[in-house]
Amino acid sequence: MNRQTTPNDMTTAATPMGTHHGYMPGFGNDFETEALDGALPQGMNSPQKCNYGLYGEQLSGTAFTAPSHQNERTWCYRIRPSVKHSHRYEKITLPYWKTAPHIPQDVTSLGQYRWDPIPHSEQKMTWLTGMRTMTTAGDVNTQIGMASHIYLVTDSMVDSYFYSADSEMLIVPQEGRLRFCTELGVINLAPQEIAIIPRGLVYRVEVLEGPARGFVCENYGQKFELPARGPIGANCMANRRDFKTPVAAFEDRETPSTVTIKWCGQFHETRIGHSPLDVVAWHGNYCPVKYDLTTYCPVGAVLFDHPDPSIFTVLTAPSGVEGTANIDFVLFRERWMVAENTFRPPWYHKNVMSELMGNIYGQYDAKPKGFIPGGMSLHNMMLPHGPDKNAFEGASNAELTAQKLDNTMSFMFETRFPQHLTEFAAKEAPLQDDYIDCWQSLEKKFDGTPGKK
Ligand SMILES: O=C(O)Cc1cc(O)ccc1O
Ligand SMILES: [Fe+2]
Repeated sequence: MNRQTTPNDMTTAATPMGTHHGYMPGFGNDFETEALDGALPQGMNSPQKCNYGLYGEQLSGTAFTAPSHQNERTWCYRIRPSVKHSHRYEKITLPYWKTAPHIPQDVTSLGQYRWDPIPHSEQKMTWLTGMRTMTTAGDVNTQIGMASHIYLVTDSMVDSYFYSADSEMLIVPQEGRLRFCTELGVINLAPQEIAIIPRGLVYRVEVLEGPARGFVCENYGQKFELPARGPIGANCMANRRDFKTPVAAFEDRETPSTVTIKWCGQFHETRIGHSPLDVVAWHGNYCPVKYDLTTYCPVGAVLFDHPDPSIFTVLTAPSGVEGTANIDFVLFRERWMVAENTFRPPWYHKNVMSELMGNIYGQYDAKPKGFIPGGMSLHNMMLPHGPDKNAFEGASNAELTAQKLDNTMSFMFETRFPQHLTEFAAKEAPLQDDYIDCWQSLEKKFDGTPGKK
């Protein structure tokens, strides 16, 4: 039997999960959703027999005993329990997807680096084969750190599913449109949006418009959460209601398929006789989510000076050391610059945290040239960086009227752990050999006299 059901009973030949889907607003809510009336038990989690002959199964995203404000789990009511797959796990290789600790010999990670966008090739690539790790940090075995990747995807996964036991995945599309068909529902994702797929959640990625390219932050550590706003109060920055979690959608398909698992940096495959996306109803707070970056409300300096970039934090993943993130996801988007008597672009600096940046579209104020959409840069632990010569001269001499920074969206994955380049990042990706030259022509202006130069 191949029944295809979506929340509103719309079906389509294009994809078993249909094209019409809904989302529920909120971040970290306790959601409940059912694709068939009455599929969700009320008032309890484990009835002796579930309606429709469904199996109850819990997905725990935090320790059972995690403090209640951090405790995340979801109850799934599914056609078959996840454990019903037909084969042992068999190790496979995905040579371009690397996991920390991964410090290749003869690759140096010391230097300011910048890459042009990684071009699409003739090769057909899926979400799994098209993942290209650029940097890794920390250690997956102790559940700290992260990896940054570029994905290049041309083809949908067909009868093929994936989950990562290692990480939650923060996905930042730059080109093309993807559909994430997950156990808990369907997320359509386009540039200017991001999605988070939690650790352990099974999904398949389809290409809606290709080729698709984007950035991924693979978080081995504690989950991303919204940063505390402190004196900013209850509003602005990322607001909870702008996050969207899909409603339940399931497939009842009996087709030979594979499930690939990422586990401690290894990839394993098992065979399964049906679609594992068979959750008819669920409730809980451990779930995938998407967010429209254009709803991010930036707060900044309204009189003078340039605040630390943490002012633009969208999401933060704690490391256990207070105020010192495993990962901050920071967004530099359109905004007004109004600071008086101020050098307005980012200042020159060295940082104990390691900064990996990507350009989603437009021009970044510290680097008017060379850091282009789809491109990346890495300013690793304590390596000096800042505005290039053009940005410095422009901003030092600009008339300081209110100025709209338009057509700009870049982001930063900032981690407390040093980031190590992969061989791919160092040798295959289009690294700009002349990047550091952008600072070489900053000349000495000092001549011992106090006047402003
Ligand atoms: O290096 C960068 O471009 C990112 C950055 C931006 C900013 O406004 C302040 C500090 C900082 O590291
Ligand atoms: Fe920086």
